[in-house]
Amino acid sequence: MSKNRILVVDDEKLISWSLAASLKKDGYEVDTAASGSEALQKYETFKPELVMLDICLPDVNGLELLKRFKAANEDLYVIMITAYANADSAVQALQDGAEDYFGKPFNLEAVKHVVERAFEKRRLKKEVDYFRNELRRKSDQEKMVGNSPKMIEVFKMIKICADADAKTVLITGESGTGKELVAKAIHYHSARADAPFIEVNCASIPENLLENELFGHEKGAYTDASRRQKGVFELAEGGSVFLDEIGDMPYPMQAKILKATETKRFRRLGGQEDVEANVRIITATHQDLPKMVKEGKFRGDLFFRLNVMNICLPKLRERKEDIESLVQYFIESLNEEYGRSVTNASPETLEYLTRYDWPGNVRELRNCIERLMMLEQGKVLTPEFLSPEIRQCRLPVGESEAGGVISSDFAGEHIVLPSTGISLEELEKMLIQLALKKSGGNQSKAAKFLKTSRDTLRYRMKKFGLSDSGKEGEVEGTEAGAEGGNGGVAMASGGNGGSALAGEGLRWV
Ligand SMILES: Nc1ncnc2c1ncn2[C@@H]1O[C@H](COP(=O)(O)OP(=O)(O)OP(=O)(O)O)[C@@H](O)[C@H]1O
Repeated sequence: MSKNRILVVDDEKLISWSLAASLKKDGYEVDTAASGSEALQKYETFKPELVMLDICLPDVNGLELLKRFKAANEDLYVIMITAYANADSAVQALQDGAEDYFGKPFNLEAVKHVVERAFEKRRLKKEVDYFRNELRRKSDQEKMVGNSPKMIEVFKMIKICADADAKTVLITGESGTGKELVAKAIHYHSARADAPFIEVNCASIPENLLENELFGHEKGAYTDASRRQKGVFELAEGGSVFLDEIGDMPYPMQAKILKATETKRFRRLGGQEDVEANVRIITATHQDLPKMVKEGKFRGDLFFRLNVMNICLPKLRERKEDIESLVQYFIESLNEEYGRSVTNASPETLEYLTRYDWPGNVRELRNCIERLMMLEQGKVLTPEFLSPEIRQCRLPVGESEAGGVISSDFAGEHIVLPSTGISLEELEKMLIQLALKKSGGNQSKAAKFLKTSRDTLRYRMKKFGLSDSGKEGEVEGTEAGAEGGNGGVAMASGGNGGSALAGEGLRWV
């Protein structure tokens, strides 16, 4: 835990020494300066949160220095040290933004209270700022776009969780599918909307700090805990705590989260008594929690507790009908952000975008539109600046972009023939693989599709070194995107798009 930093500025060595020693004892990090110029230099390097500033310095008036500090950082707290004869200056200092003052000679105990009060005020200000930002965020909440049946199901579940005031909700789905958006939607559409929504990313907080972040601590809980501090479970009182990446929650902490969800109580670090937790706990992960439970990496009891209400977000490639409205939504919101006036994406661009499979889901689509808007000078987004992976995904019958010849549809897949030519054997092998893929590995169906017998198919599979099961993943040397061993035949499954393809070769797109 980092300590609060205080810079003591006084040319009387004994005073700065005794103040520094006493403050260090109270758990602060302290540095000293004996002149105005040294104070300015230490301000840059030491970056104090509070400055104790003598009014009478050898090279500059403390009041002047106060103005410079406040001009540089209006959030900096300054406590003036004055001689009793200098009461007018103290009043002036308060008017110029000093937080407080004390006179010489001083009582160290009284100084300690002045400093504690200043830091407490600072902490409260932070809390107020936090809530203010939260309100602002709430008012310009992002919209969730989607008309596909899968998204309509998601919207229904959001409403059910919000209306029923579900106490735990688990949101699952690949990265970039909108899990955070769903968590906010549940909160802001529920009766808890006026209370805080606080997000904690379990993967980004070091294990030893997570408990403190979530549950806070009591004064003296550890060496630097100079006062009681609330954690997010207390700060979110009446609202929602969103634990993102819950799959990365350290195993020992999982037991404490389980207790908080079951008993609605938790204990601050170093605390003797439980504190009541009136919060909804929304969790999200892109990981396979049931698998993690089986592997002993995630507590089964916690999983079942969190999974009472589960919202599973569909991959964007499973709801391509939403792409057009998402594109239009991003164009409009990015127009506002960048002061642009793009009207739409051209039909050709939309066709590319719809064919691509978006492994990074909606986040990747948003980034793609942002990139196009940066590069495109006109009012319509053309395919010119699309990335090569996306451009590979829409190949009209005729010439391919790499100069290869493209056949027409084969069972819903396009086949790209290399411009350098292709042997009949390679073509035959590829058609067998494609038929097996289409039939889900069922050899009888694949044989029927190829209008041949099952025995002939099996004979040819053997000849081409294809495995007996015929399942795509087991087919020798035909991993999606891999170069085939014979004659540079490159293939990618139509299912996950041609994004893995590189170079020219025979391929499906
Ligand atoms: N249905 C949607 N409508 C509009 N924007 C969306 C939608 N879904 C996701 N987004 C946008 O996509 C981006 C990623 O969304 P979000 O952060 O919610 O995804 P996530 O699933 O939480 O990702 P991660 O698992 O990586 O944290 C955000 O910019 C979000 O606004």
